[in-house]
Amino acid sequence: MTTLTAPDARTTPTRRPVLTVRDLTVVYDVEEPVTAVADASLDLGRGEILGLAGESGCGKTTLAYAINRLHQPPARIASGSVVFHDRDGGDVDLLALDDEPLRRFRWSQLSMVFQGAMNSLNPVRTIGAQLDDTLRAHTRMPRRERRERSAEVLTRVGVDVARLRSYPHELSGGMRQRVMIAMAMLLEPQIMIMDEPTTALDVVVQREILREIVRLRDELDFAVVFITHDLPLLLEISDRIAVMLAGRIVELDTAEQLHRSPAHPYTRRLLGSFPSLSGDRGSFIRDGGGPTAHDAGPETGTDAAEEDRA
Ligand SMILES: Nc1ncnc2c1ncn2[C@@H]1O[C@H](COP(=O)(O)OP(=O)(O)OP(=O)(O)O)[C@@H](O)[C@H]1O
Repeated sequence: MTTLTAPDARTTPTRRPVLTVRDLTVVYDVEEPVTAVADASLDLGRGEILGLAGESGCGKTTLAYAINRLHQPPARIASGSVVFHDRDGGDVDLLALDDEPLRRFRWSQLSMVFQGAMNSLNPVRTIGAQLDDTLRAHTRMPRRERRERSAEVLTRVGVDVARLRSYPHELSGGMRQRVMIAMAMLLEPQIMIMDEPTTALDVVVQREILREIVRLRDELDFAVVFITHDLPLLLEISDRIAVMLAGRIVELDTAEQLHRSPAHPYTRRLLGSFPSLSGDRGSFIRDGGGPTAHDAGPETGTDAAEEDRA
């Protein structure tokens, strides 16, 4: 677990960043242009979980898409820069990448779990075939290695390898979402952007999956941008949190500091709108919620706990 207590840890990550976003502005070129993201700047530390909070329509999704250049017209990046800092030492200017290198970059270095992603699995192909498609498209792994890798990521997210032969409709919502997370992890990216990855799931399944994301991050050291309007949840899992209001990042601080003494009036309002935050900051996910913590672990050969309830 990362503890961020140094004063300078508030606005900058404690480790060398893996991603730097500077003054990013994204405009929807419609009749009355909408500036959905205005001058957004942030550094994402290697292995850090950065929460992105804010009410619906504040620009979270637009920012996430623009970082990965997945935005579509009428959205347009009007200004700013997005630079990826490879673990090998090189820097990649993402806004300058041509289509082919950009395609290779996505998934392999930066992957996304979209809002409602679990519904985007192909209904007529097995989970194994879909994992294999991604590996075939991005690597030269021989067939046996691809099969091993697919089995490995599935196990990591707590889904039984037997599910490689299942079709999406044979899986519970929680399992399908785990499969999407496995897909995002498949090529060992250095960054994963997760946009409301668990919102559609019931609270218990949601907590189990979140706990798993934190555990996987601890094990594999990828960085996460975690987007949700659910601030209590972010306080539990994030190292730092950026709060967005009307396209701007109005506050960026450690989760502890943001909870203890929020600087921006909007952050205070946001915190105040969740009665559950009047008590101590939750520790359910990081600490595993006490004696039942092991419940969420991916036990070899068994699906995660939720399958039993599905
Ligand atoms: N295609 C579009 N054309 C015009 N404006 C758009 C378009 N898509 C989004 N917007 C506007 O951009 C702003 C930011 O939207 P965005 O979806 O990024 O917010 P969000 O914080 O992710 O919201 P949510 O939590 O509901 O997904 C909003 O004002 C929205 O109305």
